[in-house]
Amino acid sequence: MAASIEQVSSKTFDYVVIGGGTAGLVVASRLSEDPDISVLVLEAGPANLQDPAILTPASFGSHFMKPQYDWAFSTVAQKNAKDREFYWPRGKGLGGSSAINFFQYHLPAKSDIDAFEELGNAGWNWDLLKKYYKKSERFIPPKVTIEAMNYRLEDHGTDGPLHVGYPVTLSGLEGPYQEALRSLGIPHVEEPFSGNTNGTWLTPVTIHPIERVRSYSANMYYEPNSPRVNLTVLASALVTKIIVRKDLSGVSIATAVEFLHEEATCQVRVGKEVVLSAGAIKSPQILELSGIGNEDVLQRAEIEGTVNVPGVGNNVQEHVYSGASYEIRDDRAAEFLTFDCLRDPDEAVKQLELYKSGQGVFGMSSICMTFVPLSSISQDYQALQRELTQSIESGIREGKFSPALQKQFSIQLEHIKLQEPSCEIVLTQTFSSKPKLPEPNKKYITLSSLINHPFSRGTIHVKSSDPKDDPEIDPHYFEEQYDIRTFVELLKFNRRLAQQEPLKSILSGKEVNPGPEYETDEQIADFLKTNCSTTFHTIGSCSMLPFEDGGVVYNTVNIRVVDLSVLPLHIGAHMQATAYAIGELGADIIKGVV
Ligand SMILES: Cc1cc2nc3c(=O)[nH]c(=O)nc-3n(C[C@H](O)[C@H](O)[C@H](O)COP(=O)(O)OP(=O)(O)OC[C@H]3O[C@@H](n4cnc5c(N)ncnc54)[C@H](O)[C@@H]3O)c2cc1C
Repeated sequence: MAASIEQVSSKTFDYVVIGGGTAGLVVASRLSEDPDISVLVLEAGPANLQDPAILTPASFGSHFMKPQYDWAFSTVAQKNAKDREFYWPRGKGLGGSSAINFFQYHLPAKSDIDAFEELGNAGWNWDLLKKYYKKSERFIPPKVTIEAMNYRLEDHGTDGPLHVGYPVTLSGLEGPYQEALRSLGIPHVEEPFSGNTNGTWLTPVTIHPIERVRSYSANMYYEPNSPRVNLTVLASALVTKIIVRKDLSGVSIATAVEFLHEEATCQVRVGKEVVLSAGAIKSPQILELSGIGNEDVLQRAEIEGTVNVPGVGNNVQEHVYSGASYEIRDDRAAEFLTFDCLRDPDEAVKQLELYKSGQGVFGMSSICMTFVPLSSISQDYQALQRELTQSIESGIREGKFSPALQKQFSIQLEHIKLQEPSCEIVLTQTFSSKPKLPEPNKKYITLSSLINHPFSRGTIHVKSSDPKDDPEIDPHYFEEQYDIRTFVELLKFNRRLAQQEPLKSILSGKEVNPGPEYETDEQIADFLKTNCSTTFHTIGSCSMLPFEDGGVVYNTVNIRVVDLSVLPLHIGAHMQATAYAIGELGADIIKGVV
């Protein structure tokens, strides 16, 4: 039930979940299945339930910079990316980032998940996670399929809470895109949910295929369970710290959670456990505000340290992307649906009307995905990988990389050797790139390049002891040269793709961004550094690792982190399916089922 402050303040709950986002609402709904257990969710943002701005598909980016939906974080200046401070939108309010994400839903490669176990997390492998991916998913097969839209039902969950399906409208560009890729040697993937993602496929999305609205943690996990009297949700409650005391034997125990509600400082008492699900940016900050973290970081922020866990806020990994936009020929434009018409407000209103009967561009999504190893897209891959190995070896000699990081790099290098996919291409049926702008009444495609397994590692730490201050986010973009070199190769491949039939005959030949003036590798790298953006996929800031390797869930008895911050090594996928699976698995671990 949605609660008032009087029903929460100074009361005791068995489980206090911090953050009503993607994973947080999964945990809360699963724990509250037991009517004898009381669960409280504290969410900093508003409830935003039944909000058309969230429910309507094709709302990509429309929530950005609006404080009721978006934290609108900013990184520190990135010295290897033109000193830019990157804008990082992240979801705020019930549903968290699942309320504002771009709907794509799929699983990573098996090797990505098995790496968690290789890093010292016994049992955290593909077989285990796959069960939880399926537990959260309710896949609804499409009524009409096109050739490329294939799936094996046994690889999908069919009775989980989260509705997943293919969009009701296609753009007409899906087939030509895949054919062009095939002619460049990129295979079609039979079933990407099986652990093999190497190639191209059409991804399902989290849009309810029958009700045609966004399917996300707030309407699929929370709302159906909101009548439960043992599930309490308080919105607009900014958690400021977990109150921890040491018992006689020196063990730290969370006893209460402090939060701000309408500027008043309040507390709730913890009966059993605190579940920290504030996302990869805020979870480390909340630990540090609570005195749990690296002693030096805490001292700098003048926070009294209670639990020394040096790994908090380290090992941050993030995907980056950049788009190349191409104009569709005027005489072919009528054959394809693109989102470009939504730039005209009158046309957007018409399209919304059309969508009521399941037609028009609001029924489309960006579903053309491709995951490939560098070796599939670049002839220079061996030289680049040699340089990478040398760079890591010299970093080790210079003491730049801890033994823990060396373990991660050795897995990443092994994956490269095995040609596991680490580069991603997404076709978006609209103009979606920087810095040049589209022309009115034109249609475009954008081929985005995404780097999925970066070697650079960043940090997220408190700036001060003020919980209203955003943390200091430093992703260390492109600190390892290989990351930018791979990015350049991807963009060059996308240029070749745009020149490949049958795409070539659909396009006018005009590349708007980057444009022909960016020709050499150096110029392309310059373009990417100036124009790339976050792909919104942060992980690692509360890594699940052995303590000596920088793991964070140590030295307290009843605090768990359950969100994407726990992933110790990045995965080649968009993240929401994994956030749901982590929520499901986290709940079963707490229940003692796993
Ligand atoms: C714009 C955007 C587009 C994306 N597109 C896709 C996509 O198409 N496909 C895909 O798979 N993934 C996508 N993602 C990524 C994916 O949605 C997220 O990685 C995932 O949802 C994160 O889940 P989480 O539970 O870790 O965190 P979140 O869902 O972000 O939840 C964290 C919650 O904690 C709350 N919180 C934070 N601090 C506090 C505090 N102090 N007190 C109380 N509450 C607090 C937040 O408000 C939020 O509700 C996108 C993300 C964004 C932002």
